[in-house]
Amino acid sequence: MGRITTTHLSWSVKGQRLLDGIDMEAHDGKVTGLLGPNGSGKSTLLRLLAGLRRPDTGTVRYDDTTLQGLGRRVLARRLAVVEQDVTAHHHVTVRQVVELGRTPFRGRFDALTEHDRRTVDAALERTDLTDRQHRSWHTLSGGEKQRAQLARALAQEPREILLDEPTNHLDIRHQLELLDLLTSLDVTCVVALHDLNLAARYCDHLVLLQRGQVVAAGAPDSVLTPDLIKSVYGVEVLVDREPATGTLRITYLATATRTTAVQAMQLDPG
Ligand SMILES: Nc1ncnc2c1ncn2[C@@H]1O[C@H](COP(=O)(O)OP(=O)(O)OP(=O)(O)O)[C@@H](O)[C@H]1O
Repeated sequence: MGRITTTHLSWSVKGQRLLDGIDMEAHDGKVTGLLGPNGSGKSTLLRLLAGLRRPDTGTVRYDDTTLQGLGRRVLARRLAVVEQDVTAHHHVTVRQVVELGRTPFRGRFDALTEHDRRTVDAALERTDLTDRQHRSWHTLSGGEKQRAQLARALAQEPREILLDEPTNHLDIRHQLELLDLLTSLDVTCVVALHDLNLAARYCDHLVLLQRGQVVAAGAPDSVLTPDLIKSVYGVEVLVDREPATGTLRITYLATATRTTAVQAMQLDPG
């Protein structure tokens, strides 16, 4: 596992600055949640962390080495990326998709080794897909595809995993299982999430984005405050702790615009 840090990372397209001076750190072996409203820059930041986009300014480091210093081949062996809604060729099986996780370790025409096969078996097992491994990709549900993409990432035995909204197609059991799995791995994870309660429960560290900038970063209870949530998402919330587990709990009360309208009506009932 490794630490990922960015310094003053910026990225623009057509003169519009989509990421602006991002300084963040994803700690060794921990789960870092990227939060922020639609369009705040979470996916763009993940792409820069993965080296899929080149920043205008700033650097991404894995441990103490910059992305450029690591080089593509080394990065492909240590970093797994789980993007949103990835498509695969219709006629491949689930197992073949998961086997792609072994590609960085194999020569082009090499057969899978025993270790490759065992790693793929374990990844299928951990994502609850063993019984679907011979199915065609196109017959899977959205949630099964999402789990298969995670299985491909696990088959890579990565040191770091970047995940873009990995729970958006999953039913509640599989959401919890996926996040339980991420927290149990000895891997540094950076995960974009929309669900603030899941972020509070599973992330060690949060980075909150707004319009391409980091507006808060730290432990969940320092980031998920009513004031910050209201200012970034425009939603009034109650934040307390769930009595049985002590986990931070966010209850949504109303959008800020609706609250203002209700308050105005109370002030001026006529
Ligand atoms: N290649 C591009 N060209 C133009 N605009 C882009 C490009 N990529 C991203 N954007 C814009 O940058 C902003 C940030 O997008 P991004 O996908 O990173 O946000 P996000 O926080 O992941 O959003 P969501 O929660 O909706 O997935 C959006 O306004 C998006 O339209």
